[in-house]
Amino acid sequence: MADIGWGPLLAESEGYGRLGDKTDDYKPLTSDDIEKLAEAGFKPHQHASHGMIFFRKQNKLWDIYEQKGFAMMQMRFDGTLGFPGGLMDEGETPLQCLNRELREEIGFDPTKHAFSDNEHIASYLHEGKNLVLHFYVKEVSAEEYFALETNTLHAHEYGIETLGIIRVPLFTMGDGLRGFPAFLTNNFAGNARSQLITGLVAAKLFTQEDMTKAIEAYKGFMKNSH
Ligand SMILES: O=c1[nH]cnc2c1ncn2[C@H]1C[C@H](O)[C@@H](COP(=O)(O)OP(=O)(O)O)O1
Repeated sequence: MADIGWGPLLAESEGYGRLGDKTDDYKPLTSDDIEKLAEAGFKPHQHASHGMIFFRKQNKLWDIYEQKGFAMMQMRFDGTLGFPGGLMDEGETPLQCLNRELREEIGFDPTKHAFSDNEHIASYLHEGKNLVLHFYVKEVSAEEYFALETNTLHAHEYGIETLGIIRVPLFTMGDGLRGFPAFLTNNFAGNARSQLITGLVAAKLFTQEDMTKAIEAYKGFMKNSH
């Protein structure tokens, strides 16, 4: 079987991104913290970078529901949802890691539309796992978005680490639950659920108020289903 590169990392990474990870365990880092990490060559932590690609489009789905656009996530090899991205290699910066991982996982061409430092939204530390997660958000045009989606089928990791790209439903149906709030009830890798929420508000696809409503609907559903 071909060496797909992550074998040696597996033992080291054991315990990362498991189902049941608590989002609250990921503490946001300040820009000073990140600067200090960079000065120390990003040691002694393990790092990973993930990116949300989206396009903005206000329209009415089926002439009924206000749709805000599309955001890209993926079904991962481990059955959880996450953003394209992955673990940082020795000598890389978080941004270099992101652009490399996106090429491997979704066939993204960094010479055409690489992520930049301006698109960094937040970084989080999970102390127990000695893991720092860096998160970026990039707006593209509708044409670029659809071309990227088509490309994913030809990416190196398609069918291995990435089992398919999905569009996050950015609308809420009449019952206040189906659509985006119901999407939040899925299982997410690491802190991808809170990254999604943060990213959509940072991109101004959701107002704080709309997002609060969606989170309340999601939490209400989770409470009633137990
Ligand atoms: O989208 C994500 N957001 C936050 N954390 C994530 C996301 N996807 C995975 N993870 C976590 C899970 C692991 O703790 C690390 C690295 O995972 P992964 O992307 O699988 O790394 P490799 O592709 O194996 O390099 O991040």
